Amino acid sequence: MVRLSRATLSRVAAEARPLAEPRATGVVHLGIGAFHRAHQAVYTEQAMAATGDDRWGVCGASQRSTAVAGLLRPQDCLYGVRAGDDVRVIGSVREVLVPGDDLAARLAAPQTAVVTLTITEKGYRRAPRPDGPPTAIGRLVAGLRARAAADAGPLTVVSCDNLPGNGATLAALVTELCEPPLLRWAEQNVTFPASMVDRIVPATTPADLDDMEARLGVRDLGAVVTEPFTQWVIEDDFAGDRPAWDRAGALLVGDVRPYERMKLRLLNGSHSAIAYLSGAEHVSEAVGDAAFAGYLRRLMDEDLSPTLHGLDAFDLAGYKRSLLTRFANPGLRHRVTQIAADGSQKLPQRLLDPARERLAAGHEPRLIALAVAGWMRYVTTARELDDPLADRLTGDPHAGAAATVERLLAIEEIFGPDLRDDRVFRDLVTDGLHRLTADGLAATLRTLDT
Ligand SMILES: NC(=O)c1ccc[n+]([C@@H]2O[C@H](COP(=O)([O-])OP(=O)(O)OC[C@H]3O[C@@H](n4cnc5c(N)ncnc54)[C@H](O)[C@@H]3O)[C@@H](O)[C@H]2O)c1
Ligand SMILES: O=P(O)(O)OC[C@@H](O)[C@@H](O)[C@H](O)[C@H](O)CO
Repeated sequence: MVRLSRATLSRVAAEARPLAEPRATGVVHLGIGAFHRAHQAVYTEQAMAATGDDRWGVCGASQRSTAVAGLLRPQDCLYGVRAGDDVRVIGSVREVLVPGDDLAARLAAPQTAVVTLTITEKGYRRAPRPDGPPTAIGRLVAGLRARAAADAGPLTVVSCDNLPGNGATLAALVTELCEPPLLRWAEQNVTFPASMVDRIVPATTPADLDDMEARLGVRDLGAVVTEPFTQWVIEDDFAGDRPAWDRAGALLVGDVRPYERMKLRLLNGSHSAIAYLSGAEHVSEAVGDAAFAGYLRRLMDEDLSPTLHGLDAFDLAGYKRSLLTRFANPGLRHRVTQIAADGSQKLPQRLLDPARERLAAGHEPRLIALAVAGWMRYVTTARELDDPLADRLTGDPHAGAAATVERLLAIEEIFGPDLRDDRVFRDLVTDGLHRLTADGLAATLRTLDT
């Protein structure tokens, strides 16, 4: 097996070569999973290619395991990204740190100007205890402390996770951990712009690796497979220098919120509905079912779109159609179990906030309520639940719908103090769960037409 590396790069088809050769690592990335490799790292590479500015290589850091370092280090951090038939070897990642490495030194280096993060929704749950195990945010704060001590200049920290107000959320968690002098320094030197990120990047499978080997001619254990679509909208609030991501197609705007709401609710909300209701193994199979695709259309049109504002000039109908086309992409083997994980961290922004807004406006969000009922059925019947609140979610799968809904709606961390006591919402979810359990999905979807 010949591995991808700088030494074997000449064997790779010319058009698949890296676009730029960074000389420095001006970006530090926390959480170097599949998404970063197919999204921000590609923007950074293309920004360097567009400007010839080679300062912007990425130093990626893993918080918890050495797995990604184990894949990428033997390949000189090169890896391929396949989007449809387009295959490109990405060279913007220069090094990968593992948990014991000195991340603080990288964050304190004067050449570092930007930090990006993809640490999943649960990475933002709450500020870590100062005496607890190191977390991504704890390590970020340790880096800020080292940077302040070194007087190494301004830093921009860009969250790229699927959370509303991700910049402000991160800033609040960081602030909780800063002592007063550090806080004063951070207020003058660090910004946390919000960003909306979009590109569907399923976890890489062994079949993807074989396919990539056939395309590249060398074995690439860091490969990622994604879709042609990519989008990055960033609040234009940088503390200092940055890669020319705008030259690579990123949109720098004053207010990310309209984009972020639209994406989190329409795309991610639909994704979660697919994960908990469809029973399919992959997203493309779920939307291949006409009745289920019809449900998704109505979910977006009737319950989610009315909660979106500030998109007047935007072709929302076209966006929704494009989502269904993207979901249907047969080349993306996007497993619904990947989306279903950590539902307690995802439901609030994807489905519960819009439900709340519809209820407040006097409407019955029964399409959202059905997806929430699907989640309740999922968490009570799943053999293994991948969720930080798993202990509180699992319960008697044979308890009746009303008891299950009552028990789960009482989890304030998910449903807030309000939804449990909202009679309309509770009745809608209970009815949905009862129908799903008694009649199954197909019959339940038919009743929505009446
Ligand atoms: N994959 C996508 O399609 C996609 C698209 C848009 C946004 N995102 C965002 O990127 C995130 C990561 O997606 P991915 O596909 O790279 O997943 P992945 O499983 O490949 O990587 C997850 C990364 O998060 C880190 N992580 C996990 N739990 C953590 C925790 N509690 N604290 C700190 N770090 C933690 C892991 O170490 C790993 O580096 C998603 O959760 C989402 O917020 C993903
Ligand atoms: O990545 P997560 O776990 O936040 O959510 C799963 C999917 O909904 C998500 O990854 C989408 O594929 C992505 O947000 C598309 O841009």
